[in-house]
Amino acid sequence: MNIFRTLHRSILMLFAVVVISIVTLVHFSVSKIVAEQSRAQQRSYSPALKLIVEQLMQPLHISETLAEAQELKNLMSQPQGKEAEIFAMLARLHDEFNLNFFIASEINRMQYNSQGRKIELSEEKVNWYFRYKEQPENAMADIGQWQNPQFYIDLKIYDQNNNFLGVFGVGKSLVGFTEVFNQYKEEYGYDFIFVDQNKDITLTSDVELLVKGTTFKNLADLPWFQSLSEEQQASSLNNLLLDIDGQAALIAELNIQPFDWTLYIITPLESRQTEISRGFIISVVTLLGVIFGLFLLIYNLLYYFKKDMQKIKQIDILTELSNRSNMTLKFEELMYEKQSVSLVLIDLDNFKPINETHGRKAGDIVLRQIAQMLQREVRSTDFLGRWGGEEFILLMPDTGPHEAVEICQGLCKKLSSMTITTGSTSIQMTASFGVSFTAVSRTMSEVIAAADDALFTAKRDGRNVVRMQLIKSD
Ligand SMILES: Nc1nc2c(ncn2[C@@H]2O[C@H](COP(=O)(O)OP(=O)(O)OP(=O)(O)O)[C@@H](O)[C@H]2O)c(=O)[nH]1
Repeated sequence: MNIFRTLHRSILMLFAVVVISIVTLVHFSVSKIVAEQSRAQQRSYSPALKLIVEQLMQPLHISETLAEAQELKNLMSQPQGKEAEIFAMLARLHDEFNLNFFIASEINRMQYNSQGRKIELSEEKVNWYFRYKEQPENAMADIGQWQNPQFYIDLKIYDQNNNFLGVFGVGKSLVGFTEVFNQYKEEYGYDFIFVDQNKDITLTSDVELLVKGTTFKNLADLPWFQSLSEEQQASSLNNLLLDIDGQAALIAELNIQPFDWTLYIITPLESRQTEISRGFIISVVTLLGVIFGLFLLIYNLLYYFKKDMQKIKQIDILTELSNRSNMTLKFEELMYEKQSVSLVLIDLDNFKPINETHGRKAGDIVLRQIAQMLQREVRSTDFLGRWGGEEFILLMPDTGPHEAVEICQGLCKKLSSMTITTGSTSIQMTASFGVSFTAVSRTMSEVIAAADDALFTAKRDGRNVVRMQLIKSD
C-alpha cells in the first residue's frame, strides 16, 4: 500500500516539476525578452550620451568658462599692439586643453588662431563672422576650415558696457569624431547623424554624408527621410521604424539644446535582434538544461523505485526468501537451460501447536529463524524459497538425487539441533524432507508431485527424516 502511495507521489511530483518548469520557462522567457529589449534600448543611448558629453559639451564648457576671463576681454578691447600677447594666450590654451582656439577681434578686424596664423576679418575672407554677428544667439556650433574640418563653438564676447568685442572660439578636429563614431559603430552597429536647426548634417558617422567642400548635406537629401510623409518629416522621428537600403532600422532622436542641434541614432534592427535572441537563447538553453537534469533525476528515482518494487514482488516478506512465483520462474529457467535438478520440499513438523502454544508471532519468528539457518547452510549454487505456510522449497541444479538426499540429511540434522528463542521461551523444531529429481525437461507440478509423495512418506515414517521419490520414467 505504502509502495503505491510513494509511486503515486513520485508521479505527482514529476508532473508538478514539469508544470512548474513550463510556467517558469514562460515567465522567465517573457521577462528576459523585456529585459533584453530595455537593455538594448539603454545601450543605444548610453554611447550617444557619452559622445555628446565628452566630445561636444566639454569644448562648450571650456569655451564658456574661458570667455568669462577678464584677461581675454582686456586683450580683445586693446588696439593692435597686443597681438603678441593674444597669440601667446591662444598657444597656452592649446597646450593646456589640446584644442584649437581662436579670437576674432572686432577692434583689430583680425582673426588669430592658436596655430599662430591671423586672417583679416573681411566679408570675403571670413563670411561666417558677419553672418553670426547679425544673429541674436550668443553661442553657436559650426563646422569650418574645410581643408582640415573642425567642429567649432563660437561665443560672442562683450565688455562691461555691453560693447561687442568679437568672437572667441574653440575648435576640435573632426578626425577625432570620426574615430569615436567608428568605434561605436563597430561596437554597437549604430549610425549617428547630428543636424542643425536647418536640418543640415553637421556631424555624422556616415562619411558619405559629411560636409563636402563648403556645402552641407541636408536631412532632406537622404532617401529614407524623403520616403517619410510630410507630417512625419515635420514631427519628431523618435522610435520610428525605417527602411534603409532594404534593412529595417529604428531611429532615436535626442535634442542637444545648447547648439540647437538634433542627434539621430539609427539602429539596424537585425543586429539588435541578434543580440536579444542570443541572450534569450542562452537563458532558455540553461533553463532547459536544468529542467532536463531534474527530469533525469526523478526518472532515475522512479527507475530504482520500480526495481525495488519488482524485488519486493519476488520476495516473501516474512522470511525474505524467494516467494513461490519466483521459485517457479527459477525452475522454468533451469528447465530451459536443460539442467538436471533435484527438488526438495521441506515441511516443518508439528508447526500448528507452536502457533497455538506460543502465539502466531512466535510462529513467525520460528519460520524466519529456520529460513535464515537454511539459507546459510545451502550451497551457493542452490536456490531456497518459501513454498507456502510452513513449507520451504530447495532447487539443487546439477545435483543427483542421492547427493541431494545426503545434503538434506545434513540440513535435517542441523535443523533438529538448533534452538529457537522467542522472548523467554526456547523452541526445538524438526522438519521432514521430500526429495525428487529430474534429468529432463519436465513441468514443475510433475516434479513437485513426486517430492510431495516423498514428503508424505517422510511424515508417515515419523517425521524428521529425508525421503526420496523418483519420477517413474527416470
Ligand atoms: N505463524 C505462522 N503460522 C503459519 C503461517 N503460515 C501457515 N501457518 C500455520 O502453519 C500451520 C500448519 O499446520 P499443519 O498444516 O496442520 O501442519 P503441522 O502442524 O506442521 O503438521 P505436520 O505438517 O503434519 O507436521 C497452520 O496452523 C497455519 O496456520 C505463517 O506465515 N505464520
